Amino acid sequence: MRSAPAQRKRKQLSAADLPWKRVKTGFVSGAEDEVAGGLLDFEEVDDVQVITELDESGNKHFRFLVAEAEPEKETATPTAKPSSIKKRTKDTKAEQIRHEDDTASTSAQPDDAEPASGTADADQLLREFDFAHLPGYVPQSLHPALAHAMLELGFSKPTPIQRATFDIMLGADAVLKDIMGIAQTGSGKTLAYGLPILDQIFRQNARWPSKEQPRKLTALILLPTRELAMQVKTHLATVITNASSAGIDTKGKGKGPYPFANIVAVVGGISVLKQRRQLAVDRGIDIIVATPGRLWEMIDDDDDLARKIAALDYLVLDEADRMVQAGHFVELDKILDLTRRGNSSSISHDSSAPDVDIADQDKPDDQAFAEQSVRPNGNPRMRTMIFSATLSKDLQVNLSIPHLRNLRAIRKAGGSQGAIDDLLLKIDFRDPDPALINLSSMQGTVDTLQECFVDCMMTEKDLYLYYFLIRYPGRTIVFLSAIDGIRRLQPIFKALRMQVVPLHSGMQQKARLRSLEQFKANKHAILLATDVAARGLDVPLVDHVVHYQIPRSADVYIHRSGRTARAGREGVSLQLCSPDEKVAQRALLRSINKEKALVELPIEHSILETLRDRVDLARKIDSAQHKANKETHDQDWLRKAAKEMEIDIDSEESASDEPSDRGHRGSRIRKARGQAQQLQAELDRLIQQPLRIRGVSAKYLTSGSHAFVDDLLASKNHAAVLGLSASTAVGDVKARSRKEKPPREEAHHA
Ligand SMILES: Nc1ncnc2c1ncn2[C@@H]1O[C@H](COP(=O)(O)OP(=O)(O)OP(=O)(O)O)[C@@H](O)[C@H]1O
Repeated sequence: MRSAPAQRKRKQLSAADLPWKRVKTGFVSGAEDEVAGGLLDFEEVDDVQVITELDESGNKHFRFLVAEAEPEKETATPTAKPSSIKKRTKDTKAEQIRHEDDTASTSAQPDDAEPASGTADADQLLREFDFAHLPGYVPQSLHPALAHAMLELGFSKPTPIQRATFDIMLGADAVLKDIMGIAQTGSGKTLAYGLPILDQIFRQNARWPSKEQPRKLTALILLPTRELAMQVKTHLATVITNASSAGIDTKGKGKGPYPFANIVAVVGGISVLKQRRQLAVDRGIDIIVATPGRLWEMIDDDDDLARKIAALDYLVLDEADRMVQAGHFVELDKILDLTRRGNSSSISHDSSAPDVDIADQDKPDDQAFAEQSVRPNGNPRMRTMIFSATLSKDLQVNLSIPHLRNLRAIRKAGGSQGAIDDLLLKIDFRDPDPALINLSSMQGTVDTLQECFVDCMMTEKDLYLYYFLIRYPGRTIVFLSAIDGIRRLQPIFKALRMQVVPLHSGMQQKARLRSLEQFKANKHAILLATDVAARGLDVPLVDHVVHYQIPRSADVYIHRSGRTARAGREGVSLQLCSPDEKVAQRALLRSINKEKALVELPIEHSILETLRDRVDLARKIDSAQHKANKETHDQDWLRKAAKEMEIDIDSEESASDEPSDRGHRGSRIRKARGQAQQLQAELDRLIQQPLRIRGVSAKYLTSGSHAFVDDLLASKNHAAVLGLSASTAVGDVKARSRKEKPPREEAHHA
């Protein structure tokens, strides 16, 4: 039991004035030490009474009471909670916490952390958690430590997909249900499946994991890309950290006495050895978040891991449709095989199991599959959850068991199905009637997204992209269909002094994570990305998404556009459309019922020529640099080849590359570099000249017809373009939309 601290006189201080002490974090699970880059620090403070008060409008206010030196005999206020509070020194807002990267790890505690004692007090406090703070949750349905975490993160209401999932999966009445959830991008699907899993882990484990009481692998969450897997791991880790630090800290080590969960990401790009170590920790792992390729690599020569996967309680396929497309199917298939039930003899008749007839719905077929399986002996009580923003119609329709039977019959008869059908057949739903939660709109994208386009020639896309980025500064993702496009655009926009960072599958994992960090850290950053970033990436406050090419399918368009306008915020999606893409664009818009919904982005044409000069110069710089790089590369190649062949290229005998040639090459390199530098200086001069719209003179601010002086005085002027007001892309597209499509009444009156 935790001994009650002697009562001492306390004084009230603001949160900022508390005696915070820096905490050294030790990472043990996941790949956080590879990706943290020292971006986060923790501070903690001891022996502070936190008094929570509600004002008349129901808002919470906190008072912090710190002990003074002299002990006193006064009794404590009954509502006060002595606690250890953690804060982040560089990211204080809950908003930022919820979007934080892997540095917010489950394992911010030392590996050898002892379970804290004093759980009686702690349980008492948690039992008293007031669910009035969490409207939308069924009281007591969520483990109180998780309820506390939701409050800490500012997620006081579940989103619609969360509420629908929780209704089925959380609480005393929860039944064994398999779920397929479809909801718009940014609608909180991660916690929709994540909280029920954490709830079970927290309830089944009263203490911190230890060697003596290692954890059972409860859940496997599969995702199509490394970034997504890391992001989901981080998201859940943030919840775990907040939950397990709820309440009392008895030893000042920053750990609470509440249950804890170990979560590990298993993804490519991180050393296999290291991941093996992480998975082999004595205290066990509760959740694995993985991409199928790497996970299978690990399972393939680790029977123990294979057995754990077979015994899972939860299997989650996030972005399942994408996983099938992304060529992960072979590995996914093998992993799913492990989770399938064997024949009926392996099904346990656990009397505590929910009363659902899970066995033998399709016994003959199951047995047929069992014969093909690697080691089919899956947990008969496993629940499967499939989530996406865009599940194909086929997948939705075919989920019911009769349809699955039908599919199997077709398959037996030698009929061929698509990859999604194959995936469905491979999933051994324990539930005869999986729940379908479909909250997707007919149009796929969210209401807070403003969609627009620019019609331009293929060769003008750089110019219009530059225009958009100058006109509407903000965090922007530009999607390109191929890596080559990114490699071409990046140096051009760098020369234009824009803050561009690349993200594509041709990059090393560390470089990918670094790019994401840079993008997150800078509110004017521009991410040039392929579709590796299209799905699920939850970067806070992305203002705009630009489709440099028209996406090839509605799914791609919806997922790419869904990187902005997340969690109820507004955002803009812009399509750059060349004449030969018009047909594809029409087909795309037809498929999402938006043929007439997109408006043209308003353009201030009078600055285009100046911008064109800049873009042309940037292209010239790029080609001069390219030339210099090529010559350097040729020279290096020659040296390397000569070295390998043990030829001295500087000796007289080496006639293959005459000294005069070498001299010429050197001077060509110097010339090209000099030219690039000269052009860059010229471009820098151009960039420094203010942009002005037609009719505005820099000398005579009051000239012209624009009332921009008023704007200037009211600080409403655009920061880089004289004569333009600092409107947002969202505002301008909305205004254009209102103009083009007046509401019915107004149109009628007109
Ligand atoms: N109950 C909630 N209240 C407020 N914000 C929430 C809530 N639940 C989750 N969020 C936040 O909403 C954002 C989007 O969540 P998430 O990434 O889970 O969306 P998603 O539906 O999986 O999106 P996508 O389909 O694009 O992958 C995250 O930043 C998350 O922290």
